[in-house]
Amino acid sequence: MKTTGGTDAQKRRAGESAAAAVEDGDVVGLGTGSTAAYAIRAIGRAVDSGLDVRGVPTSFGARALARDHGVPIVELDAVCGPDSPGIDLAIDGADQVVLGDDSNDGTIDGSATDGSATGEAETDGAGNASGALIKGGGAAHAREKVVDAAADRFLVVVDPSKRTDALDADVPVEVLPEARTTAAAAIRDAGGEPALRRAERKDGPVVTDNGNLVLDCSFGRIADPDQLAETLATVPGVLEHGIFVDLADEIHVGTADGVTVRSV
Ligand SMILES: O=C(CO)[C@H](O)[C@H](O)COP(=O)(O)O
Repeated sequence: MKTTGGTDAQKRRAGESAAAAVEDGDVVGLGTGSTAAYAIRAIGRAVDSGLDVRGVPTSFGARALARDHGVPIVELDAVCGPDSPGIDLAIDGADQVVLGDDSNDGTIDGSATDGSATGEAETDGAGNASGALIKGGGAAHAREKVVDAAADRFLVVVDPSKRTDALDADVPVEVLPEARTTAAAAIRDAGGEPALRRAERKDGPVVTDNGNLVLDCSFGRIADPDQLAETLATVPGVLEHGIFVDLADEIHVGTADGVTVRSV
């Protein structure tokens, strides 16, 4: 169900722009997906050059990539308990992000991605607060939400194809295997059309890192993401859904010739 139409260069610019915000001594949430992967690789290069960071991975894939690129890994428990440092910032991708038009975006050229140019937050006419996201194209949204929400700052990295005025992509919902039928019925009652996510190189369904299944749920245009997020969270057997509201702090959009950064 991936909805990406961006180029690798756009993803790289977005990922590297957010990675440039990482400072010495930081604990960093390491997101999942092809755009966040560019940030992880850039952090790995910075570690090679002497940067002292520790990464909290959001998935099996992010953990493996961080290890391959020399980013020291730390468990969430070790940094988020009492008297622990916490997560300074998380960098993660998205399948859709509400951003409205780009008239308030700060622009950074491709060579100077220091994350310093930021625009103002906006709300579109339909009540969609800027920065609302759909995540979970990689079925990692449950751990992603835990890590991204725990961070002091959450930087979203996307290519322009992810921008929208209103969320309308399928919403991934992770469900306990035993609850797939009852949860699907409750989602239909809430106006959605759920489809069990099928594996591409294995018979049967996608199984998440947590051993659960994913229902990709079509709701059409989502007029009120907060309300739908609350509704989905109350369905028995739902572990987590892919609507992220009031979590993002900055959106880094890699473009053809640079990066735009929006504070939300
Ligand atoms: O939410 C995610 C994984 O669960 C990803 O961040 C999202 O699917 C974007 O991935 P990509 O950068 O490859 O388009």
